[in-house]
Amino acid sequence: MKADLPVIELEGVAKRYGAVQAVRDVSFSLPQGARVALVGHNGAGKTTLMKLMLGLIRPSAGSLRVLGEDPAAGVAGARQRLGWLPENASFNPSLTGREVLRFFARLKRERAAVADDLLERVGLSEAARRRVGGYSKGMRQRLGLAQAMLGSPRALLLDEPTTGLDPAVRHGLYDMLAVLAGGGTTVLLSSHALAGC
Ligand SMILES: Nc1ncnc2c1ncn2[C@@H]1O[C@H](COP(=O)(O)OP(=O)(O)OP(=O)(O)O)[C@@H](O)[C@H]1O
Repeated sequence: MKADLPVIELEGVAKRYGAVQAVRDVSFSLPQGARVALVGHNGAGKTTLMKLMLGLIRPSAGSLRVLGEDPAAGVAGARQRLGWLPENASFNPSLTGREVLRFFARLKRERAAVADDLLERVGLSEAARRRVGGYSKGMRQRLGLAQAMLGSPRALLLDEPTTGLDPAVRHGLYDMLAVLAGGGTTVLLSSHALAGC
């Protein structure tokens, strides 16, 4: 695979749900290590764009490439090289952060030790044995980020990861994303407002 291949590439992408035109004529290209925000009002089409990139839905027009492949082409395709934090991700509140992340690690065929390393990277080591039901919003978002980072994805798609976070926690998250992008991970996040980025 060529090193300069864009990680994510969209060309004239549109998506229609029946009568609703959710996305129209979107084109962009994200190289390795890019850190980009999709900013738009409620219903602007941010989540739709992420689902298209993940291959969960197909475009009505245009084309998408993730590392040169059609993300909707198959389960073993490009989707496995993306990490996704869905909007309003929620976890079983009766499990500890460690149990949650180890569960997702098994789904991604990662070792438990990888999950424990990620908990440390997102600053949740000390809280790892506490139940998620007692986590703050910022702690849950960091757990979600760790879940998205399992499997060493080439790109992270984070759907409104900063909603409900106070400025200090938000900036802590940005610092973490800057480090990841510096290491070559492409980071795409969505937000309602520029102030949220
Ligand atoms: N499965 C669906 N069926 C029908 N319409 C849909 C579906 N998913 C999204 N839409 C519509 O597509 C448009 C874009 O929705 P989308 O969720 O992508 O926007 P968004 O920018 O992520 O919004 P928000 O900021 O509120 O999360 C909206 O008008 C929405 O109602």
